Amino acid sequence: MREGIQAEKLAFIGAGYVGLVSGTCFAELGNRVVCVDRDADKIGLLRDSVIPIYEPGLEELVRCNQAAGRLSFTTSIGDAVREADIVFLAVGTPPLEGGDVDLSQVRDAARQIAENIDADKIVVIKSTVPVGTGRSIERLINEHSRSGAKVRVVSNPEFLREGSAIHDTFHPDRIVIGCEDPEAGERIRRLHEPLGAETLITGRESAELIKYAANAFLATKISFINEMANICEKVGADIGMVAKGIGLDKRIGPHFLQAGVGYGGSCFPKDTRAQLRIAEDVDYEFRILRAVIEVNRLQRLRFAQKIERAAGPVEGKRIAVLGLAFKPETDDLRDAPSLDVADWLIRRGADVIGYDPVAWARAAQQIPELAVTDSLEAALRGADAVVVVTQWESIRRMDLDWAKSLVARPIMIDGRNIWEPAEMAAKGWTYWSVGRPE
Ligand SMILES: NC(=O)c1ccc[n+]([C@@H]2O[C@H](COP(=O)([O-])OP(=O)(O)OC[C@H]3O[C@@H](n4cnc5c(N)ncnc54)[C@H](O)[C@@H]3O)[C@@H](O)[C@H]2O)c1
Ligand SMILES: O=c1ccn([C@@H]2O[C@H](COP(=O)(O)OP(=O)(O)O[C@H]3O[C@H](CO)[C@@H](O)[C@H](O)[C@H]3O)[C@@H](O)[C@H]2O)c(=O)[nH]1
Repeated sequence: MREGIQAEKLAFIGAGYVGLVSGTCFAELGNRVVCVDRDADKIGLLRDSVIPIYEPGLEELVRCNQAAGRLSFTTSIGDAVREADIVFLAVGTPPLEGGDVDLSQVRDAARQIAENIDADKIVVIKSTVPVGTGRSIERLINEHSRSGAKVRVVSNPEFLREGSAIHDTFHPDRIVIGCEDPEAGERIRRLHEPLGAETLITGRESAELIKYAANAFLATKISFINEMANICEKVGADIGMVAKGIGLDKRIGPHFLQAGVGYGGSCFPKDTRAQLRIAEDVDYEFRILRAVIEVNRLQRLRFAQKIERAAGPVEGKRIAVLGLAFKPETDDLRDAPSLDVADWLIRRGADVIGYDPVAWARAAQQIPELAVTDSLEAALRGADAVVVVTQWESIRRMDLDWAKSLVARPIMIDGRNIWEPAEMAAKGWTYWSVGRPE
């Protein structure tokens, strides 16, 4: 716990990847935090300090703050809202068919706040929501407030990454606070002060758009480098060198230039599509972003097709897909490239076995035809080709001679460019990667 700060009473509605991590970190900073979720199973686990998601370091932090009496869990939004002075909304905003944002969780939570507030409060929207949501949620709560108490709604978008969520929360690049009411904005700024991060205070609409703009820009970097990688394959260049060469230019920077199977996850795919809709709603055609999304779709397909170029027709062959979560250090499978790749292989008649140290069981629920394992050895044994989709540490550190002794044919198609082609050739592997000479 950090000393010398003004503690606040906080409620986090939605104890998922964002609400649970942020709530726990704010407890660690000395605040009194109650996390609410409508999922009673989740709350039951959390009360016993069992973490329903995989996020490194979270269990210890939850346990320690529960023991200190700063962090508690409930299914009762009423109790939580009445106890807190500041209520954070961290519920899901999943995509609807067509790309629009499903705001039903946000609206439900807002209605429940309206029914339960007994005094004026600040409501902070941490969920990623389309421009104008802060304004409309403030109106909704105030119009339906049963007691007549009022809320001021502040936008405070979240930028944490799964897998490094605690580090990102304690060391953010910036805090964005969008408010119409300076006093409410100042209170939220003070709450974040112990983090020592650069803080941008702006209008609510700008804050809401900053979140989408950040994700759209990062997705653009990935699709850009993937297109460069595709060109590299045709001209005999190496995308690793090209990325390094451009990344040394400070105006470009070295980050987010890792070519591969394309981006996945719960955020980039949905937020880029939502941003397209936000533009369409104001009659603006966001051409670059449309291309970014299309390039990402094709990158997955291109990678799947590469498997057949490397290994021949996959029908009847045993293919090991290594790494199923959308990125390492998470159990999250939302829009994971592995699912598309596995599905493509299965539809072409391959016998696919997926390996993931954490997400294996969840993957089996999503694709029942997919055999899964958390044993690298079981996945590799007898494989006609090995396909790397997610660069878990266990895969990166795999002994290539040991792996070669297990497979039926030493063919590797690496969607994350983990190894050097020369090293792989020397070890007797037929090695295909992304954006490097084949
Ligand atoms: N996952 C990330 O890395 C990340 C990062 C930044 C921003 N975001 C945004 O944060 C938001 C939350 O994302 P997430 O990944 O944590 O979602 P999630 O699905 O993991 O968690 C949402 C939780 O809210 C609960 N919930 C929904 N309605 C409720 C209600 N009325 N009362 C109580 N609980 C309710 C659900 O049961 C669920 O546990 C989304 O808008 C997302 O775009 C996510
Ligand atoms: O150079 C890169 C970097 C990432 N990726 C892929 O991009 C996706 C997203 O990765 P990452 O950004 O690390 O994970 P997320 O947890 O989805 O975090 C993103 O989405 C969150 C939700 O909005 C934001 O809060 C974060 O700032 C933003 O980085 C993954 O599939 C990665 O494999 C690449 O292909 N190449």
